[in-house]
Amino acid sequence: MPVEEFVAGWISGALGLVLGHPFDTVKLLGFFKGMSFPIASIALVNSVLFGVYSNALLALTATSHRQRRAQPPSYTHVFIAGCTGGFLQAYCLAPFDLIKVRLQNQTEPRAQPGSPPPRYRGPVHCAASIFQAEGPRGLFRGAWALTLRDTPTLGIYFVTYEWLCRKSTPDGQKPSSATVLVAGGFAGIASWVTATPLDVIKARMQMAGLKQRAYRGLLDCMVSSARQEGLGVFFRGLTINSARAFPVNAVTFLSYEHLLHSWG
Ligand SMILES: CN(C)C(=N)NCCC[C@H](N)C(=O)O
Repeated sequence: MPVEEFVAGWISGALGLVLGHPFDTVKLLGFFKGMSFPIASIALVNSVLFGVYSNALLALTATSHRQRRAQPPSYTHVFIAGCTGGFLQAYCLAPFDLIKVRLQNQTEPRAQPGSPPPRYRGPVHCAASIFQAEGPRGLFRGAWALTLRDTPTLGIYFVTYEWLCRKSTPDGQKPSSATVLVAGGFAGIASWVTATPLDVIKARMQMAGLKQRAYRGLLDCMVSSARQEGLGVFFRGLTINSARAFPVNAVTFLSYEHLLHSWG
């Protein structure tokens, strides 16, 4: 199994997250001041996504990434490979994402001096507390919603990227850096626009363990959220997700393509 796509995915994920860091810091109320937790999680997950995607395409079309410009895979194959990458990345992402959501939802950073200390002191303390209170399965709370979010939307991600690259590049040629940047940016936006409704539900299910709020399942969470707050609830965070998605994914794809190209 070729591993260079995993390595390129790791490096490009790390570069993307450096750009996304200011957005994440705003979203996370300053809890991700350090870079070690995001690098360990997002870059690793990006490595799984791009590595699995490329190897799934190799299995489906018998073409390596070097041959794919001359023999482009069908969009159906791109979609299936993207969904496979999305499915597997969701499982790797689940514990990290749970920790992120739990830290993000702590209200303590806004608290006044003299108020009680935050429930979680940081990512490691958060993971250990969830493990103690809810057992190992607790770390995978919301994993199903994450899988449902990431499987089709990562298919859409790679199809959008390929489609935009092919539309703006003569047949058989390598897309220019500008094309890769724009296609990568719009691929990120397309994936986040479609992912946002399930992103909202996933976060609610992940918080359920903490807030003692029991949902009977994904559907129950969707229905009761929509009943109580209206359909607009499914689009919370859409603007910041999209604003973050463009630069992060433009740089992710550009560095990924450049690394693979420079390694031959
Ligand atoms: C859940 N969705 C929509 C995605 N994972 N989309 C792919 C973008 C990945 C990139 N690291 C980012 O954080 O934007």
